[in-house]
Amino acid sequence: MSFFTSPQVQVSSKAIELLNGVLGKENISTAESVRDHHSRDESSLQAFLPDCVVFPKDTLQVSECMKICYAHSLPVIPFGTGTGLEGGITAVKGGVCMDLSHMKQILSVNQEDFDCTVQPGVTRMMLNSDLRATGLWFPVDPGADASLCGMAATSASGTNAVRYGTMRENVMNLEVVLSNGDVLHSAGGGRRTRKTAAGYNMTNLFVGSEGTLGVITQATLRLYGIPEATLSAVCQFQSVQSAVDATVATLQAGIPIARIEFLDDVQMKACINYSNLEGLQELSTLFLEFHGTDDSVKAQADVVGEIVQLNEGSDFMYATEAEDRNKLWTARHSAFYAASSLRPGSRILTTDVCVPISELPEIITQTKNDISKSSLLGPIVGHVGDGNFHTLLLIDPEDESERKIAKDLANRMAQRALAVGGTCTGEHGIGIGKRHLLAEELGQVGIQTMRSIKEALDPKGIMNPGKVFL
Ligand SMILES: Cc1cc2c(cc1C)N(C[C@H](O)[C@H](O)[C@H](O)COP(=O)(O)OP(=O)(O)OC[C@H]1O[C@@H](n3cnc4c(N)ncnc43)[C@H](O)[C@@H]1O)c1[nH]c(=O)[nH]c(=O)c1N2
Ligand SMILES: O=C(O)C(=O)Cc1ccccc1
Ligand SMILES: [Mn+2]
Repeated sequence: MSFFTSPQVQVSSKAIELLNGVLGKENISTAESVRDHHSRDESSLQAFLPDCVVFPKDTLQVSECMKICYAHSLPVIPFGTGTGLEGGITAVKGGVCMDLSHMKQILSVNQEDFDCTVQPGVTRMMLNSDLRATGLWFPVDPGADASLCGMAATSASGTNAVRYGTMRENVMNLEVVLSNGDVLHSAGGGRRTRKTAAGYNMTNLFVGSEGTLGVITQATLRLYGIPEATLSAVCQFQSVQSAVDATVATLQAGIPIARIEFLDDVQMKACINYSNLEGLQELSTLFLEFHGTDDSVKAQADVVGEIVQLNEGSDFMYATEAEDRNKLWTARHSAFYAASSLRPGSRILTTDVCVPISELPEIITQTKNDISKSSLLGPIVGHVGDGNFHTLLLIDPEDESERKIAKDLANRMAQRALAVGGTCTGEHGIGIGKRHLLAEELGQVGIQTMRSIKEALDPKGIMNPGKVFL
């Protein structure tokens, strides 16, 4: 893929020397290969090179680096694991990419209180493997093995959000280094309560801030007990509408379902081939999971099984063994790569709308029809329990007309979602590609209020410039 060099080289040799003094020469790089690696995330959005990449080892070093960048008005782009899908880490104005992967300590796990505190280099899989012996787990699961602080920064979710919530519900406190180097504890130092009424919700101000308000250097997170029993199942439908109707009926019946994921026929074709899913057909499909006791998971599955029958779905195919469950959910987490493989070498455009649950059957059906009428391949996959779904539009990189068709399709999806009380992004964030939609979604007063917050916390505009705001 091509990259642009930064519009102007902003980091002077004087600033590099000062950063060297804080970090040591081995923890700062201007090598093109390192800058290149930090210029793009997993999307196909345009890549821009930062001028240098720094690897701080603790909060003090982050703070000292920020003081230098603040004094020299240098752009700073926080970097977690680079798995974002909206171009959040690309250095549109050059500057300093701050890679936090060297800060990878799990600072505390409070088993009795079901919480933990992690540094920004800790990924969700690192945390969960460390927690295994405790019987606890952290449920928020974007398909990629993202950093937990990056997940806080994008307000990530995944397949378990319908039962356990998104990052918004699961972050209790954040340590944030502000643009001038000050260190903020969003809920106060050391606080880790399940609720608080102490002033503004500063924690959630930083959840979804995409590196534009400060560098998250610690996150205190809620944990859950690993369920006593887990039951996974798959069922298939003749139409998109019936699969999504069954989902809505399940939620309206109040079943505490842990996962309910939709894949359309095109996405199923991709997953069957990519992940060797035997015994499944290229049809609209739900992947389901129930958490509870042996009795309760069976009782939940019985009720949902009846709902599926009423909507003309197939019998459940159960994945009872841990190995089969892993295969199923690994296939789901690989849906992005499976979809991308349908047309090797293509450019991709992903969408992420989210609507009130009752609006979901109609909007997914309209989306499917819209894609079918176009010349493009566009599998659909969704966290339907949250009213959230994605399409991945596959575009010939050489064909400008295909790019326009994809952009128009994505725009119509967003407009349909906004018209029924939905949002242009349920979990991937705004980044660089959805800034115009954010302006439309929030309206003038909304954007102006956000801008006031940005100016108060980042008066020099050095935190991840060119993101979120137009
Ligand atoms: C295959 C696959 C599947 C999925 C996804 C990706 C891929 C490749 N994602 C998207 C992605 O995993 C998600 O956005 C993560 O939260 C990104 O975390 P990173 O650590 O990689 O952030 P990354 O380094 O990509 O940065 C993303 C943004 O956060 C900022 N940031 C990162 N770390 C920060 C810090 N410590 N402080 C301040 N700002 C910081 C960056 O500046 C940038 O704006 C996803 N997402 C999702 O919500 N649900 C899903 O189902 C999936 N599924
Ligand atoms: O798998 C998911 O849920 C994702 O968020 C990644 C993604 C994005 C767009 C299409 C397919 C998968
Ligand atoms: Mn998703």
